[in-house]
Amino acid sequence: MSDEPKSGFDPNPPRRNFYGRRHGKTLRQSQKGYLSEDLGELRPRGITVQDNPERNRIDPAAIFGDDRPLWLEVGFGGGEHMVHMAATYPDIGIIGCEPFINGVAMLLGKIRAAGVENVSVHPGDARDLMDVLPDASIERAFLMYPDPWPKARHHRRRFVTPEHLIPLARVMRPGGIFRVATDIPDYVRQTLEEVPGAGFDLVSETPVAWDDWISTRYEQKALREGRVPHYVTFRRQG
Ligand SMILES: C[S@@+](CC[C@H](N)C(=O)[O-])C[C@H]1O[C@@H](n2cnc3c(N)ncnc32)[C@H](O)[C@@H]1O
Repeated sequence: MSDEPKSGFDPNPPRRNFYGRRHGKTLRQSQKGYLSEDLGELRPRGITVQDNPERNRIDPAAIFGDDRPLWLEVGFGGGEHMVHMAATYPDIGIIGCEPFINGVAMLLGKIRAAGVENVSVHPGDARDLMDVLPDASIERAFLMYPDPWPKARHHRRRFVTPEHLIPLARVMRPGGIFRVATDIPDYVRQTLEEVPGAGFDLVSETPVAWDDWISTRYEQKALREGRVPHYVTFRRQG
């Protein structure tokens, strides 16, 4: 495993069964610039399969160069929540995963604009990142407006399934907090059914947002279309 970050964006990341989008509309020139210039610096070291084909566990302290608490955001979309959290809590480090490269480009622009330095990016599937994180290395995790997969036959693609939740429980520290926001009642149902089975206790499920919440692009869309947000908080057992 190399301990040097790779520069540039890998256009052909290794594939697991990922059903979402990896590319959207054409990137603007400035977004391409962020990807090639910024991503190598922001990516956690040694997390790609190219760098780490055996999926050896990485040293979390190497990500930000110290032993600060690490938070994880799965599917950060355009990155507004992640940059907001990084700016609100400058003493933590937050790692975001997002396979949708246009979202990664949006995030990099926001990081530049906000000047935050405590963000790291895995431009891919959360499962690949969790594979290489050591046990109990993450203090907080965020799943904000995950892909809803509304058809019943696609519910097994949702993030709140054992395929994702068991690795998440492994990498989370006992007592760590896992937040889920969604506007889909059936997603709330599945979250309340599945997450406790992976080793989390329910703390709260409410339509009232967390005190440090910033509304995301998907939440704004949901509100415009008349759907009601649900904010669900769990605590990792142990
Ligand atoms: C509905 S969007 C929400 C984006 C953002 N959190 C928001 O609230 O605006 C869900 C995002 O999760 C990402 N995603 C889906 N599966 C993922 C996975 N396995 N790992 C990381 N991100 C994932 C998708 O690419 C998509 O950008």
